[in-house]
Amino acid sequence: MPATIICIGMAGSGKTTFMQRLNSHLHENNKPPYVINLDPAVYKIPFNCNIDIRDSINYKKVMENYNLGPNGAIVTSLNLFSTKIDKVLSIVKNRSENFNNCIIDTPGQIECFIWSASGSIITESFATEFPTILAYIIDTPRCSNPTTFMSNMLYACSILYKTKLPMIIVFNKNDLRNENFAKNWMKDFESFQDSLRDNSELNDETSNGSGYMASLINSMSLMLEEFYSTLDIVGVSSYNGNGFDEFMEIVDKKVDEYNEFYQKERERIINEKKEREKIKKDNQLNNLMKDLGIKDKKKSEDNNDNNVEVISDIEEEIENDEKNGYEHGLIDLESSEREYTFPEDRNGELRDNENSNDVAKSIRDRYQQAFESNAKTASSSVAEDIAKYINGQ
Ligand SMILES: Nc1nc2c(ncn2[C@@H]2O[C@H](COP(=O)(O)OP(=O)(O)OP(=O)(O)O)[C@@H](O)[C@H]2O)c(=O)[nH]1
Repeated sequence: MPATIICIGMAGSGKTTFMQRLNSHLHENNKPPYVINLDPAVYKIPFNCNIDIRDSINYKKVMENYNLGPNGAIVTSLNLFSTKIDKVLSIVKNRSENFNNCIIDTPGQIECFIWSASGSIITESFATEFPTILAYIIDTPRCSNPTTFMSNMLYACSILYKTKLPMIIVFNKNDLRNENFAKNWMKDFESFQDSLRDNSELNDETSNGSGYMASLINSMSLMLEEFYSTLDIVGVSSYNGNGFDEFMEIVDKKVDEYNEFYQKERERIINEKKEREKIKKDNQLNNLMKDLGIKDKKKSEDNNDNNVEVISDIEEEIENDEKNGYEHGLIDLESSEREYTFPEDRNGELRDNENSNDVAKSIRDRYQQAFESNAKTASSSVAEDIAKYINGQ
């Protein structure tokens, strides 16, 4: 299956330029990708698209018709587009034999895509069909400020845990500033703390944060250590094409990771969700049946099989008996009298011949025993008479 690469990043980080360079890099290597643009507000894109959100949604009309501002219109355009995601996926699937990678550009306002329902639907849909990787694009020169770096990392962290998809951190624009300083900060938090201490903006007397900001960022750097370990980092320049071979190598590695770990984890989460929904539905159905006064047939059958009576069952029986106009205690007495005391029915007839002969024989035996034991002590003719009578003589 072709790998899908979704490019995300803060406004102006260079997503569109990165897409353009990646597209031409893959073409150069005779592996032309399938290209999708999901930014409805972009005026012009510098690469050819296979699917473009602007073909089906007119961003300006959305603003006018729904009386929305620029960001609201982006979210609404994505919402409208996500209603047709099944068609988009079937088109991509039909073409999937012709390409190794599907690359997707997203709107500049990262929150419009990542934190919107439609963004989740689109990402989830691709992730269920194809191995999907997030490329988080960072503007390297701007990141040399520890505060901006930390904001970017926190954003990347929250996206990773929200989407549960493999992520590559792409330090873009490394023709302007090499990414090694950021790599060091991520490997060794002490070097980050040193940079924090040296940062005059955060620590001088006139700083608005008066040291609070620095200590907050300091604690966050410790917290994010574990998160850094799950990431792959690469420095690129969309301007001169530097680092794109390494980027594609990391993509291959991440696809393996996706197939080995993320896909299983995703399936587990989806199955758990389905199971929870099933239990919820069953409970709702049971409650509905109770409300309608219909006894759960399966439950009562199970109870009969196991012979387990629970208080609710007894209460239910009493309730039913009372409804039929009987007193619970009376019915019990009657049934025990019929079952165990006499072999005859109420009208005096024996139930069947075999049973009646057995019972009569056992009564005779008991009288015989009683007679013999009494005869030893009492030799009266009355006892003898009784014995004769019993023996039918
Ligand atoms: N020097 C240099 N400039 C770059 C690089 N990548 C992008 N730029 C510049 O950064 C600016 C923003 O790039 P875009 O590709 O429009 O960024 P974007 O993230 O798509 O922007 P939005 O989608 O509008 O948020 C442009 O002026 C680009 O020329 C790079 O690798 N090196």
